[in-house]
Amino acid sequence: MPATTAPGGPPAPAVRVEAVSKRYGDRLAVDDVTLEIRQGEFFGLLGPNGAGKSTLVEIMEGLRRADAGTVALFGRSPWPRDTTLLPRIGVQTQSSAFFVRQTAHEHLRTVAALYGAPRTAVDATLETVGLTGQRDVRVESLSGGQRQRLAIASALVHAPELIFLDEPTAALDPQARRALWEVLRGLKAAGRTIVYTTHHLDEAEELCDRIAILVDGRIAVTDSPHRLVGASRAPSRVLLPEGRLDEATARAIEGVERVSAQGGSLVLETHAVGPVLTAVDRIAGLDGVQTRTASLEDVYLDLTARPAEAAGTAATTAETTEP
Ligand SMILES: Nc1ncnc2c1ncn2[C@@H]1O[C@H](COP(=O)(O)OP(=O)(O)OP(=O)(O)O)[C@@H](O)[C@H]1O
Repeated sequence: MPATTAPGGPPAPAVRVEAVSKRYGDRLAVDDVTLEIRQGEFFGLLGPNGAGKSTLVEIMEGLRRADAGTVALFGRSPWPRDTTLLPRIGVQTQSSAFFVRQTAHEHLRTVAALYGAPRTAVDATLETVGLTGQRDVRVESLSGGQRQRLAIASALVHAPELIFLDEPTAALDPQARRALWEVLRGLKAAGRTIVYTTHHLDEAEELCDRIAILVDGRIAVTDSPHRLVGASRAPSRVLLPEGRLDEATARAIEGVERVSAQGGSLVLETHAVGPVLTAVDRIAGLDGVQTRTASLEDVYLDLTARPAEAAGTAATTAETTEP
């Protein structure tokens, strides 16, 4: 389906959220959130348990009503339910509903029929998520990870333009997780927009063009993983094989900020990798020494551990408009 374009203007954003808030009793789950997701963008939503990710995503999907603010998908409000939007959106939630007495194939055929998707899409989508071998197994007999893959298939079977995936890899084994990454990369290459909630920082770093980190219902920062890591204040780590250097000597090296023993390595944290490596080379040699630069996980932990300070960081890692 062609991208939606406002007459004479640029394409409408796939998602536009403006000043959205949602309260449950005393709890302000989403607090004045504004964000925009471009068509074709792979957008990650990260944040600690209870930060408001699912609530925000459900509001975007039109499954939950915001107390305040507006949402538009391709320029149209998903609430109240807009039936012209439904075929354009695919949704996998943390509590996807299944027809449990049906087989995987029957379930997906039912979902496909609801959207008017061709039957040929059913086998192709089962293949895509690696469930061809479970085609004739009843949903109630599938494992947790297989059900999760069926939930993902149910979000993809009608080839939607905008796909919402809420922790899709939570129950997947490492192979299935990597296989899903490949599927998602293919969807991105085909121009689909993906809104992706995850607690796996590595996959956010691998897959997402941009991420938003939500803390206590507010967006602490929005940027590309690359820029966030680049702007990070987190130290790099120099890892030495155990026994190579004693902790006191390591601590005395200029530029070393912290020393700890972890998983068979002596870990030196520093913001001055070059000088520290030179000193290590002089004292103990560099054989078997590894360096790890800051990762998205470091950035995330930094932001979510000190939300008040994080708000200050957000101003310096300004929201970007390029991928
Ligand atoms: N239906 C509800 N009724 C009352 N409170 C709710 C409801 N749903 C969520 N909450 C509360 O709102 C806050 C945000 O919840 P939400 O599920 O959106 O967070 P989340 O970031 O998706 O968390 P997680 O990573 O654990 O899935 C939490 O404090 C939660 O307890």
